Amino acid sequence: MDRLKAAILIVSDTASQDPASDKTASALTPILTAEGKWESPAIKIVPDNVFHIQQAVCDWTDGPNWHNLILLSGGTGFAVRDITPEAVSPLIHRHAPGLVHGMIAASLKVTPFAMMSRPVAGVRDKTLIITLPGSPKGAVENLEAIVKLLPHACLQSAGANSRNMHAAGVKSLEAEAGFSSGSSVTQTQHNHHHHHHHGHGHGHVVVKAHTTPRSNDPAAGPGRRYRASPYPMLSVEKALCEISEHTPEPIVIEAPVNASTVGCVVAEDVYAAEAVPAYRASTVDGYAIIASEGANTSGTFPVASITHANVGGVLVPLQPGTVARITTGAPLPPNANAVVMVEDTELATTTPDGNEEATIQILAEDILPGENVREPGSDVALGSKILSRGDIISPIGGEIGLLAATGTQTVKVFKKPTVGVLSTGDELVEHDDPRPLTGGQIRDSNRPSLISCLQSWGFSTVDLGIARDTPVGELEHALRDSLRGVGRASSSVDVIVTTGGVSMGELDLLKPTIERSLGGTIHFGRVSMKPGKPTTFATIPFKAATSDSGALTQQERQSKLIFSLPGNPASALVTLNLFVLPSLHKLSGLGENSQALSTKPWMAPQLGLPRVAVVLTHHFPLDPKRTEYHRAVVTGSRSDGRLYATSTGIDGVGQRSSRVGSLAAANALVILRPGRGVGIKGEIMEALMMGPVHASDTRIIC
Ligand SMILES: Nc1nc2c(c(=O)[nH]1)N[C@H]1C(S)=C(S)[C@@H](COP(=O)(O)OP(=O)(O)OC[C@H]3O[C@@H](n4cnc5c(N)ncnc54)[C@H](O)[C@@H]3O)O[C@H]1N2
Ligand code: MOO
Ligand SMILES: [Mg+2]
Repeated sequence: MDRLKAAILIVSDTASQDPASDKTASALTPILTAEGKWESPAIKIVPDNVFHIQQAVCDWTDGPNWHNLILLSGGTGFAVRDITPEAVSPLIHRHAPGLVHGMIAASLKVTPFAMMSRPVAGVRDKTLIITLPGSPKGAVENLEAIVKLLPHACLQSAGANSRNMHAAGVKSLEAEAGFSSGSSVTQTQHNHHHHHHHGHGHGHVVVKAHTTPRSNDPAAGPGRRYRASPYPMLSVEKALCEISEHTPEPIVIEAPVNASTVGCVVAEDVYAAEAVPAYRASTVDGYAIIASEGANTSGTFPVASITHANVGGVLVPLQPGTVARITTGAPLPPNANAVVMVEDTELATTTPDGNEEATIQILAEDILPGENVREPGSDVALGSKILSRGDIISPIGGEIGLLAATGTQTVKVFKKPTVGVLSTGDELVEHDDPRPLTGGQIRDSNRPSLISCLQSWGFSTVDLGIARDTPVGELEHALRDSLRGVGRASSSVDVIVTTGGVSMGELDLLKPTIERSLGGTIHFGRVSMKPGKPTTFATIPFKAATSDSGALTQQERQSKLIFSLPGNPASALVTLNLFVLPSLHKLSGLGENSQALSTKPWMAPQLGLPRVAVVLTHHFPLDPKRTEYHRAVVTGSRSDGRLYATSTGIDGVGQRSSRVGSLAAANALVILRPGRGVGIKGEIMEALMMGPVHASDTRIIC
C-alpha cells in the first residue's frame, strides 16, 4: 500500500516569527510515522490568523496537492487569540465528533484541563482535518489517542470501499487502538497550556464564535432549499444601524501634504508650525517709511535702500528722514512701520545717469503706523489651530493651502478604505468582450458602473473580476483571495462589494459562502426596500487580537466588510449609494466630530448622501409594502428657490430594477414611503442627492 500523506500546521504567532521555538511538529512526527503508514509529514507554521490558517488548510485539501490528513496544533483554547476552531469549522464538510470525543476522553484521564480545549475534527473533500492542543505534550497525548484509527478514517474519506476495509481490518484496528487491552495513554501530570504566550487583556475581541448559518446548504440541492427566506426583513433604518454598528473605527495614518491627501478627513487638530507671514511684510508696492501717530507724512525723502520680496540676507535699518523702496510681500526694514503706495508719490530727483530714484515726494499726509503692513503671524499666528479633527481636506484647496503655507510636512488623517468590486454569475461576460452574446449571456455592467461610482467618491478600487457560480468553490476562493490581497486582488481591500447571487435561486451562493465557508456573520440578508430587497451585509473576522498585542496593526485587527448587493443593475447602484457609501464615509472618519453620531449614528449629516426636500412635478406611484428609492432628476428653480423632482420613468418598465437606464441622468433618489395610490403632484417628499442639482431657468410647476 502507498503510504498516506499527512501535513502538520502549527498555529502560533510566536512560532511564525521564530520557527525554532516550535517543539510540537517534531514531537508529533515520530508518532505518526512510527508504523510506516505515513510519509514524513509536510510542516508549515502560520500566525493565529483566520485567513492564514484557512489558506494553509485549503492548500492541502483543494487541488492536486491534497493530503490525507491535516493536523493543526495551537489556538484551540479559551484565550482571546485562540481562533483555530473558528477558522477550521467553516472549512469542514462533514464533522467527526467521534474523534473529538475520543481525544477529550483520553486527555480527561490525565487532567481536567482537557475540558479547556475546543478541538474540531472532520472531513473536507477527501482530507481528514484534526485540531490538537498547542503544547507538545497535549498534542502528543491527543494524537496518541486516535493515531491508530487515522489510516482507516483517511482511506474511507478518500473514497476507499468501506465494507472491504472493515472485513479486512476492523478486528486488528480495534486491537491496535487498544480498545481490548486498555488505554495506551500514560497517566502523567499534564498541562494543556500553549507553548506560546497569550496576553489576557480585556481588549476588543474581533473574532466571534462561528454563528449558525441560516443560509441554504448548497450541497443539499434545490430539493431541500428554503422556500421562504430565513433572513428577517429589516427596515432601511435598521439596516443602516447594523452597518454603523459593524463598521470598524477609522484608522489614523500620517500623510504628506499634497494632492493625495485631498478628500481625507483630518484625524487630529493641526496647529501652525510657522507664522504667516513670518516677518513684517508690505501689502503694496511703494516706499517703507517711519510713520508716527498724528504726524504729517508728506514731504521729499531720499530713497535709502531697496527691499524686494524673496531677498535673503540682513535688512539695513531705515534711518529717520529716509524711505526704502519696497515690493508687495517684501519684508520691511527694521524701524520702518508703514508703506506708502507708489501711486501716492512722485519722483523728485534721479541719480546722475537718470536710472535710479534719488529722492521721491510723498503726497499722502496721513499715513498711519501699520498702514499697508502685514504683521508677523497676522494671517496665521504661530501655534494657532489651523484645522480641526473631522475637517475634510477639500479639493477646493483651502486646507492644503493652509497646511502648505505653515510649513506642515505631514498631517494625521483617517485612511480612506480600499474597495474591491466582484461580479458573480455564470451568465456574465466582460462588457468589452467583442464577441456577440450567445444564449443567456449578459454583459457585466455592474462592475464598471460600481467602480466608476466608487472612484467618483474618491475611494481606491480593486477590480476583482467575475466569479463564476460553477465550479463549486470559485466564489469562495475569489473572496478569500480578495480578503488576503492575493490572486485576482492586486492589493488587500477593506471592503468587498459583490453583485448578484443573493436572492432565492439555487445558484445564489453568496450567503452560504459567507456563512459556511468563510465563517462570516450575516448581519442582514433582506431589506424592505425597492429596489434592493435581497441586499446583504456581512463581516468576516480578519484577525483575533487583544488590545495588548502590540504586534498587530489596527488594520489587522479590523473585520472586513462584505456588501453583497443584488445583481439587478439598478438595484446594485441604488444600494451602493444607500448602504455602502455611509459605511465608507464612517471608515474615512467623516462625522467623527459630530455630536449627533453617538446617539443617532446615521443622523450625522456627513454620512451618506445629502437629504433634501423636493416638490414632485407629477404623480409618483407608491409600492404598497416597500419603501421605494425612485430614480429622479432634481432641478433647482431660479425663481422660487425650491427643488423639483421628475421621475426617470414611471411606466411599468421605468423603475424596473433590471433597468440601469433608470439611473442615467438621475441625480436623486426620491424616498417614497409605502402606501396606496400615488405621491401627488406638488407634494413635498424627501430625496437623497447622488449628484449636483441641475439648474433650471424655467419654473416647472405653475
Ligand atoms: N423567488 C424570488 N426570486 C427573486 C427575489 C425573491 O425575493 N424571491 N428577489 C428578486 C429581487 S428583488 C432581486 S433584486 C433579484 C436579486 O437577484 P440576485 O442578487 O440573486 O442576482 P442574480 O440572480 O445573480 O441576478 C439577477 C439579475 O441581474 C443580472 N446581473 C447579475 N450580475 C450582473 C452584472 N454584473 N451586470 C449586469 N447584470 C447582472 C443577472 O443576469 C440577472 O438578470 O432577485 C429577484 N428574484
Ligand atoms: O429588490 Mo429587487 O432589487 O427590486 O429587484
Ligand atoms: Mg438570483
